[in-house]
Amino acid sequence: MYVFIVNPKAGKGKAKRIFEKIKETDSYQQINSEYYFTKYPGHGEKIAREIARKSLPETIIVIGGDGTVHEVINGAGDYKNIRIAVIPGGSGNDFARSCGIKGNAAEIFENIIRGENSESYWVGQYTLNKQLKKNFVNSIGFGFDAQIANKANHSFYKHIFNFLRLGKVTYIIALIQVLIQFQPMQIELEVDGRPRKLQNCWMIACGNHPYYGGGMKIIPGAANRSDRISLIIIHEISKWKVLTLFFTVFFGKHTSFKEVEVLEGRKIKVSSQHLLHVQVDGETAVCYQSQIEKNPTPLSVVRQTKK
Ligand SMILES: Nc1ncnc2c1ncn2[C@@H]1O[C@H](COP(=O)(O)OP(=O)(O)OP(=O)(O)O)[C@@H](O)[C@H]1O
Repeated sequence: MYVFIVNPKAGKGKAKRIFEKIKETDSYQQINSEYYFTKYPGHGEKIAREIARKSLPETIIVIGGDGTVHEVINGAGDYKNIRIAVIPGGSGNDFARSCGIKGNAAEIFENIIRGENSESYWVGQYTLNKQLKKNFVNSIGFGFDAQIANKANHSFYKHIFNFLRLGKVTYIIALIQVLIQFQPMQIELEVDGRPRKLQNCWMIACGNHPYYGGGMKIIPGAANRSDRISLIIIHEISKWKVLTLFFTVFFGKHTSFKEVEVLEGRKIKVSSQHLLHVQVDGETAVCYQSQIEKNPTPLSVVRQTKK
């Protein structure tokens, strides 16, 4: 049984258009399936949880962007009877990219229903201020990157650049706006029980895979298939150097800066006396502390096979 969860708003309607095309294929007519359109933010999680609670094994095919994948995995990710498949239909699609899913949507769909290639992925789990554990599919970041995401998400120009397929420009403008007023802060970081006090910290970002903001490789060593979380720390750096550093992120060269540390761990704690901006898969919030680890239940994700 295949269940489609489609976000009609993702990618300015692209996900919906992809699904309409898939519905016209012979393969779609031959499979046993049902579909749902998400009607509001958070609906994807609710639908996925309801499907996962049924006892039958199912494949949930998400058509949308990272926000929709985030919701579906939070609804269904802890259930072993569920396989997740993704057809990228959003503006970022970093999770799909990390799974090697690319190309024509109809071909990706054919690949899913041929279905011989599922792999176990371990997504990250996090708590904010000791609240309920949730999953993240891409990354969780504290400080500078979270403030940039917050600025970009609430900007009027995001819609314009997304429409022009220039989504990265949104982040460049937001970066410059945040850079002007940003103050580095003291953050306490604990990686597998080893505590550190970072005095002039700009950001800490933990990832399941390298990609960020639609394809930037910010955490180069991170891997979905690993049971460890990769993280980068940026600290003790001048504003001018941050600007240079962030332009090198597009080419994955930022890790050669001495102010950038790349670490790995199983249990990560981040805390601060000051309110910390945090981004989880691009959505932003604030917190004083957070704990991060990999979800012990692996997620079965359909991978794309090359012809
Ligand atoms: N019917 C709906 N109306 C408005 N928002 C919705 C609807 N259904 C889902 N959403 C929300 O849309 C958000 C963005 O979706 P998604 O990330 O899949 O697409 P996107 O085009 O990549 O988005 P973004 O431009 O934010 O990166 C999701 O987080 C979800 O909560």
